[in-house]
Amino acid sequence: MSSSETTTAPASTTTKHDGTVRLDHVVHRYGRGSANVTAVGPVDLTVPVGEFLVLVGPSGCGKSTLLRLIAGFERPTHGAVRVSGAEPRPGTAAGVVFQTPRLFPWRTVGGNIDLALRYAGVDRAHRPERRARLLARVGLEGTEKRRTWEISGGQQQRVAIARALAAENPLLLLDEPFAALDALTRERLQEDVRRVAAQTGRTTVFVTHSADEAVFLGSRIVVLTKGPGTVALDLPIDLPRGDVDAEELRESREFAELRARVSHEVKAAAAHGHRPGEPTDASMQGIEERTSQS
Ligand SMILES: Nc1ncnc2c1ncn2[C@@H]1O[C@H](COP(=O)(O)OP(=O)(O)OP(=O)(O)O)[C@@H](O)[C@H]1O
Repeated sequence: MSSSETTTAPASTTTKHDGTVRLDHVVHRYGRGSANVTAVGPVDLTVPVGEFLVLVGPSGCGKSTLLRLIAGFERPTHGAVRVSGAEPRPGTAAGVVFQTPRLFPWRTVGGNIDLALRYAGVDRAHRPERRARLLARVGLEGTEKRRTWEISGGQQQRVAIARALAAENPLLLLDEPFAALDALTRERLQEDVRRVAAQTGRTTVFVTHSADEAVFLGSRIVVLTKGPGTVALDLPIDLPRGDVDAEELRESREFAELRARVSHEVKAAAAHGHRPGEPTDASMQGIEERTSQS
């Protein structure tokens, strides 16, 4: 893995780096000739400042590809991707968190954060204070000297989140960061990410397979059709944000209804390649039964 994928660096000084994302008629293909795969598109999407957008959709619909395009790791085959009004450059466009933490095992927890701070241009004298603040933000106070292999998988993923926050980049991209974790750890980290996003006001794009996770985290959910993914549903989530009782929120009727709706839409997208403009009201039928299954 290249260092550009593991750390973030200072924002561009030539554009106002506000973290907005804009995709104009984006199509992406991998390979050539008979091996050619259209992974995603066409997709048009704008993510304004401070929004928490969750991308959900069937396996292989192109969620990770969209994230990679926004991060600047790939360039679209057709169309344009803009982050803060400019073509995204890997390492500078966004802080990125992957499914696995991808920490440097020869460095301590603090050493991993320090490296990101160094890439972010933070001078050595200010790093200890910034490092302590970042670790506190993800609930890992006092772990600086621990080895990465001495802490749990959930704690490692917390370090990865702290590292992605190090550059204070206004855009954060997370690609199924909790998929490999047990249910309890996953819920705790969801609460951390929700809180951090609300506190920092960062624009966030988060990829998941889980309707439950999408509704808990998102201020907006986009469901993609089966591959090549296009937008099947673009749904604002009007649940309270900021300082909320997570358990109460998860147990609320509004939460259950939204979760059932998103779950149904993902299943419909997987089965039929649901297209924009198709009626979605049918998705509300049978909500009660599906809620318990999602
Ligand atoms: N580097 C690559 N080379 C060739 N094909 C690729 C590459 N990466 C992804 N693909 C293909 O592009 C399509 C979209 O893949 P992508 O990983 O973006 O989907 P996804 O929605 O994130 O999938 P999942 O939910 O299973 O992680 C798939 O058909 C996949 O096989």
